[in-house]
Amino acid sequence: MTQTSAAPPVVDHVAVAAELTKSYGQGDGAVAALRGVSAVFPRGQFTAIMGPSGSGKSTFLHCLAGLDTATSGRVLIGGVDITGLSRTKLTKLRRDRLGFVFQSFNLLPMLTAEENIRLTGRLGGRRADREWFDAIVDALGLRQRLRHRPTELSGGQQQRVAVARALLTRPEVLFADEPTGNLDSRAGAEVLGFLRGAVDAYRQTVIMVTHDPVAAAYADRVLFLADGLIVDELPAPTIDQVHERMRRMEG
Ligand SMILES: Nc1ncnc2c1ncn2[C@@H]1O[C@H](COP(=O)(O)OP(=O)(O)OP(=O)(O)O)[C@@H](O)[C@H]1O
Repeated sequence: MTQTSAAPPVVDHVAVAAELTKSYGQGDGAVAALRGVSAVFPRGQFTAIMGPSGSGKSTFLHCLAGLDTATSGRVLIGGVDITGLSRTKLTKLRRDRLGFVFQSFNLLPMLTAEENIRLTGRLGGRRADREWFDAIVDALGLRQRLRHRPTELSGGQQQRVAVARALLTRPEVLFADEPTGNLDSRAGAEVLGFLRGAVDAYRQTVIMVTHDPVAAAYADRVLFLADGLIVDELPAPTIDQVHERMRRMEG
């Protein structure tokens, strides 16, 4: 029997934000950092979040990643509504299903690069698969650095260790908050090139906050926040297009 009507394509949204609001403080001093943000993040897509300083980028990322709680609205990660989860369940979900890379690397200084990379897997009680570890370490050019401690590594190498640590558990979403903010342009390009490669090769989903149009141009799309709202979206961004949108928003 031939099939006459094609099934509608299934769009797999690994993260969803619905009408998120976030206020800090109360009364006259309250700050509305998010004022009703909705967005969907398809699996295997690299999204950059940009906007002027104070527009709510970090707050949005932190609420999406379960690092901060929204005042109202919902966040779904892999179909799970994380806004209703207990603190313990949220911690477990973050550890098992999400990866994080921050501007400041956040490596433990007493541990070697290899111990830092394996840290999340070990804390989670599972043995990370050796082949995956080797693939990540080689792709990030860290093979010769595994026995070094963070102080013996350059900023770019430290961030690559942080990226390896974040990817070792094969997270459903890798969240990155200004991952190249402390790196020179060459080290930044290496980290961004690797993230791009992970999206292309493994369908890794990446959500990254950045100030840098060069970094944003590695993404599949850019979401622009202004004053706690998404005000624009740019698919297949080029550096010039991102510059232009930012100039318009800031000007
Ligand atoms: N813990 C907090 N307490 C009070 N206000 C906060 C807090 N965190 C953020 N804010 C405020 O919420 C708004 C959004 O901040 P957020 O850090 O999300 O913006 P951002 O776009 O990431 O800024 P930047 O680009 O400067 O890092 C700002 O007005 C900020 O001052």
